[in-house]
Amino acid sequence: MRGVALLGATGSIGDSTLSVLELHPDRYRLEVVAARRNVPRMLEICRQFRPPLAVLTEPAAAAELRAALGAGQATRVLDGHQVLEQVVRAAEVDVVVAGIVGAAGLASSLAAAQAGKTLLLANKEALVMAGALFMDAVRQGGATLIPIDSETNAMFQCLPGYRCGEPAAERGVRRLLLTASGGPFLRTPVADMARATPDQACAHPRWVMGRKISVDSATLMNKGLEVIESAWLFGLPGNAIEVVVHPQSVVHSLVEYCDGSLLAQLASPDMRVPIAHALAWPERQASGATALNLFDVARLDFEPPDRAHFPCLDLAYRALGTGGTACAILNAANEIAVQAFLEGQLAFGSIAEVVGASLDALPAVPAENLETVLAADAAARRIATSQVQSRC
Ligand SMILES: NC(=O)C1=CN([C@@H]2O[C@H](COP(=O)(O)OP(=O)(O)OC[C@H]3O[C@@H](n4cnc5c(N)ncnc54)[C@H](OP(=O)(O)O)[C@@H]3O)[C@@H](O)[C@H]2O)C=CC1
Ligand SMILES: CC(=O)[C@@H](O)[C@H](O)COP(=O)(O)O
Ligand SMILES: [Mn+2]
Repeated sequence: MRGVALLGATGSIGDSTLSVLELHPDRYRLEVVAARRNVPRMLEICRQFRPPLAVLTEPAAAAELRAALGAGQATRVLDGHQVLEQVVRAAEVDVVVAGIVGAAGLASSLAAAQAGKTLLLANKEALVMAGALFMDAVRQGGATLIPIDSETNAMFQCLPGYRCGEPAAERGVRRLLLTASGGPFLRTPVADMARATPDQACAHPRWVMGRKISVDSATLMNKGLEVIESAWLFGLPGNAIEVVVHPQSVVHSLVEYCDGSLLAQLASPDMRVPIAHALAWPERQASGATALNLFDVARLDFEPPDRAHFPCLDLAYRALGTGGTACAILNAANEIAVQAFLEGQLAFGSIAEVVGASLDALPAVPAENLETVLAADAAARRIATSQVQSRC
């Protein structure tokens, strides 16, 4: 039995993970569930799975959950953000599923890596912000890092025997082909896309996900973040990672080897597949997903991304090329711009402008330690906020 800490339990990754855990009660025990403030969903999870520990980082929400669970509860409820770093280190926890969205997930993901846990990483923003520090923590902590982002998990599956952090080139890898659905605006004229509403942007054609990542898919910033994520996971430069638009979203990515072989991973677009894979690795187990029917899929299309239509992609390549704190600046400015868009304060078409202006305004410095990264994150949030205000 492996003890699991599920961070971001009330979200989309949380739902998919719980669905896999339900299939295998003999293999996993849920030790910790954590989220920010969603009391009704956390209450359901605690009643169904009876984990020993639940964390809601917002104290008022935690108090509400404690009261709702009542006396004699199986689950102890903690609050505060720093407690996440402690609970992932607990001896009962073998596996940490990092499913918190955004920079809020960095400290707990890093703590799990430092503590040598098996870390199933969905929270790509953590790796984007602090890639070098993160991979150092994985190596020094002796952690097993397995990506559950569908594309990087696909690449990992196409690299048998590989451990994340090793240079993939030493395994004969020439390039990574990172697939992108193209999002809801793949064929939408730029002028219409610029005026898109949050609900239009969140209507992803293939995946049901949280609103922040859905907007990122619509701008293609999600793909940009995944370029940076792949670079750190597989030890490759940006020019060895090519984005390929594949609207069917059944080829989840490909690895090109030096002999000209391309290995791909295919599956229905269902996050239970990478999550079940990573939980069982190096074995296999049922995920609950329906196997892909190739006769239903019938055809697979691939095309290059239109970089003028989706400027966020080039901004991400630029930040990766600059290095240092540039990716932390990119990520923070994007989080501010997406939040402003979702709150109706920024036009969809201005998300890329805010990120670009923030990169222009803030010089990148070497990302020597966590304090430097967090300082860049904070400075980028201030600049991006004023960029949003200047467009209101
Ligand atoms: N959804 C998907 O299919 C995929 C997601 N990912 C990545 O996984 C991560 C999660 O995405 P997704 O599940 O879609 O997002 P959701 O918005 O559905 O869920 C976010 C989760 O994070 C929690 N959370 C948010 N802020 C905080 C905070 N400050 N402290 C603690 N918990 C917090 C939320 O808690 P609460 O509900 O209480 O606010 C919720 O449990 C993202 O990094 C995303 O890029 C990667 C690949 C696929
Ligand atoms: C499910 C998953 O991994 C998401 O990151 C997904 O990739 C979003 O799709 P696109 O960003 O390709 O539209
Ligand atoms: Mn993805």
